[in-house]
Amino acid sequence: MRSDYSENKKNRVGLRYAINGLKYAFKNEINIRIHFLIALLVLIAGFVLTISVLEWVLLLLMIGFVITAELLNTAVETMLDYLAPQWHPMAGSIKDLTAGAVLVTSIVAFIIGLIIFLPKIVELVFN
Ligand SMILES: Nc1ncnc2c1ncn2[C@@H]1O[C@H](COP(=O)(O)OP(=O)(O)OP(=O)(O)O)[C@@H](O)[C@H]1O
Repeated sequence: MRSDYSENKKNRVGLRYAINGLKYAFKNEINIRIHFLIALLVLIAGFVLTISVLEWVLLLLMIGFVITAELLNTAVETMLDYLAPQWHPMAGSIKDLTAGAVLVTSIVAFIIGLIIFLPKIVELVFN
């Protein structure tokens, strides 16, 4: 006998649920909106400053890493708020750990951005 859940699972379109997840994060998490805005600005800078194919690959990888880390951070925060809403040092540490993952990827992305864009900006300004 099939349950309602398995029937629903059989008929579902996975992509739609993934997009719902993105919409949820976008609506509820300001950091995700900030990351998307920075990604957009970086992409525009990439076009304006005509970066190389390798530089595009690095930029896109880092944008993907940062946004994925932020989505996972949001998922962990949402899960803890639902399953363990009470204040507990362990819950705090778990949230701090995933926030740390976002910080590490963001710092690496920032450094890579500097390595790619700084020489081009310096050249543009001083030539
Ligand atoms: N249930 C809890 N128990 C203990 N500490 C908590 C708890 N919830 C949050 N904290 C502490 O507060 C911090 C912020 O948690 P919150 O859920 O408000 O995330 P946030 O401000 O949305 O974080 P982010 O900026 O990463 O999205 C956590 O990193 C943690 O240190």
